[in-house]
Amino acid sequence: MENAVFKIHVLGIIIALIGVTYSVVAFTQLLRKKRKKDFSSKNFYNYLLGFLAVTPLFIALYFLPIALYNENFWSIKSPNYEVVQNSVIQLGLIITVFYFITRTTLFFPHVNKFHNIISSLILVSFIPGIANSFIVSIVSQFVNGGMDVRYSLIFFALATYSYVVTIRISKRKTAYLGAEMAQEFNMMVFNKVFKFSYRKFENIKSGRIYTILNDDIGSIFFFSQVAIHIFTNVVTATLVFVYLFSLNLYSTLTLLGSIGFIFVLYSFMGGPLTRAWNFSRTKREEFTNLVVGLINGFKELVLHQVQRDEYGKDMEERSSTFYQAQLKATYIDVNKTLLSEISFTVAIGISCLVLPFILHFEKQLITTYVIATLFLWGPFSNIIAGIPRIINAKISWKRIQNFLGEADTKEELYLESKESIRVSTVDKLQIKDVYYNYQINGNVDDISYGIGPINFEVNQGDIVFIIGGNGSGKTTFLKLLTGLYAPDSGHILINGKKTDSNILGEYFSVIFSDFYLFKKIYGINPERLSQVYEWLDMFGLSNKVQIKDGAYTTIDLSKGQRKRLAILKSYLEDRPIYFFDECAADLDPDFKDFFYNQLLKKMRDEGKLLIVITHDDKYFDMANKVYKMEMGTISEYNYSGVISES
Ligand SMILES: Nc1ncnc2c1ncn2[C@@H]1O[C@H](COP(=O)(O)OP(=O)(O)OP(=O)(O)O)[C@@H](O)[C@H]1O
Repeated sequence: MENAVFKIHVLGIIIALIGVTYSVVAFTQLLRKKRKKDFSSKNFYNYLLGFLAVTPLFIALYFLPIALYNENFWSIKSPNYEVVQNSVIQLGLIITVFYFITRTTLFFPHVNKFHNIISSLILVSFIPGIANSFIVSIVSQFVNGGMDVRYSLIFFALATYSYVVTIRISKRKTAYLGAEMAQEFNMMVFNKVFKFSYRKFENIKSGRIYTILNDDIGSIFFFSQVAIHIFTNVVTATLVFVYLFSLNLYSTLTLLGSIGFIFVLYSFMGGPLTRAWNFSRTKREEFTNLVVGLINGFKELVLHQVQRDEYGKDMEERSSTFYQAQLKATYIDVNKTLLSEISFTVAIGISCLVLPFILHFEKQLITTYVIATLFLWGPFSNIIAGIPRIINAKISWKRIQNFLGEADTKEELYLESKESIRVSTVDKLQIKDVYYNYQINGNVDDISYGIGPINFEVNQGDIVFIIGGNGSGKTTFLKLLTGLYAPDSGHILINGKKTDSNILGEYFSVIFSDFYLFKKIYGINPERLSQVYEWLDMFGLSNKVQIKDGAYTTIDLSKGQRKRLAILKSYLEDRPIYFFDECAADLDPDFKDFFYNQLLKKMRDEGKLLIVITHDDKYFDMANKVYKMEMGTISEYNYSGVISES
């Protein structure tokens, strides 16, 4: 009985210490305003409901001494019994206080939602492990005739109930945590991508972004689902070991040593596995790049058998390389699992058969030992099965962090402007001595192409046309002017003030030659929305497209119709400077005429600055100036044939 009292006291002290530490930490956080108050009825409900999860513990505390000592345990008045009775009551009180104190933090949630979920998850997740190990000891006690069948059944039912209730809570919490984390990562990736400089974005293969969003974030979400399983099993295994130690020191040490040995072997094999999975993820990126090509270039590919065959061959090759890499990783994983299974069987054999034989254990002890170690098999193989998931999640985590960290240098960030800029008028746009070079791999010696020096000026109410041959630098100029590229040297001035590239875009409404039409209409001036139907009519689209809930009813239109919609959208954006890149190219003659003779003139009269890349020499007359780009330089172009250098 003394031994039991000692164990109860140790348990009580451990629970009290955890409770006190938790309370002190929580109270300090409250003082530091890291926790807020939330006395909502939902919290009161959860507060009381949670008690259902610990109720079996009190019932077990009541019945356990009855089962172990005497049917009349609680009514026996003897000093020996009273000391145990008091210890059990004290333990019950400690558990009650522990529960109420730790649960009270429900009304003072941490400002960081992850903190709340993780801390409550850790507390709850201990219970399934405890319940599991309790089941082991009940079964072995019963098998050895140490416990009455009635009490064995009561404890079995209580432990199973606790297990089911708490594992359900843990799994729901973990699922919630996984979903929140995946959502958080998604947003982090999107936010970082939006901060990339356009140049950086151009250099990132789309396959990489897809793989990060689908595979890596997916694998973190998936890992969170198995994490709880691993944690519960670690708790179960630890408690079963404590139980085994109480049975026999040497045998348990042998078992523990063998498991330690397996983990050392495992960690040696972890390196090749990590490399194999990393490699397979890179191959997956390459394959995804081809899938992106298939989606974007489908019409080109599908046209000719030879193209389909060649592309199909490439896809087959990449797909096969990816799955071969995946297979290699799986083979290493199979070896690892096999190794652990064999080692575990051998370890069980040694500690359950060989050592008891040498040390002459009693048969009863061997039976208990075998039951307990066999029970360990489940948690152990669950932990082993979970390790690859941990490695996978670790790789994904690193890849996501690498991706997020990549844009962390000041030059590469597409900085967010502090306030949303909506300038209605710009008097003058100037470009002074601007140079820009495309650099391959960031190596200045590898300059592939550069433009500059560029000197250029547009005033309010001007219409400026830019012409130039293929590859002369018109689009590069457009990207510099609108801030997509930052100049290597020189300045861009708005109303005479030097303006940073990262906010230049706010002044512009641009239609790129390879524009993308979004179905939802983003970022338009709400004041102009009232005119939209009138404009749809004017653009000859009112019988095709409507606007519903801030989106076009359809964008499945002809190229010219989509271009018209893009022009309309750009007009509705109502920015002070407009840049149209070969915008009229797909328009029919009537609408082209409307575009140049009515729309551009109307915008000019509204005080806009208009820059148009065009080859429609028929309309050159209406421009205040025509510029020509040649070999990366720009000069005013006299379309009667005379060129004056800028
Ligand atoms: N992303 C890029 N990376 C490296 N070099 C580029 C890149 N884009 C363009 N260039 C280089 O810049 C030159 C000018 O290209 P740009 O797209 O500005 O020409 P453009 O006048 O718009 O031609 P086009 O009328 O054919 O569209 C090209 O010849 C090419 O060598």
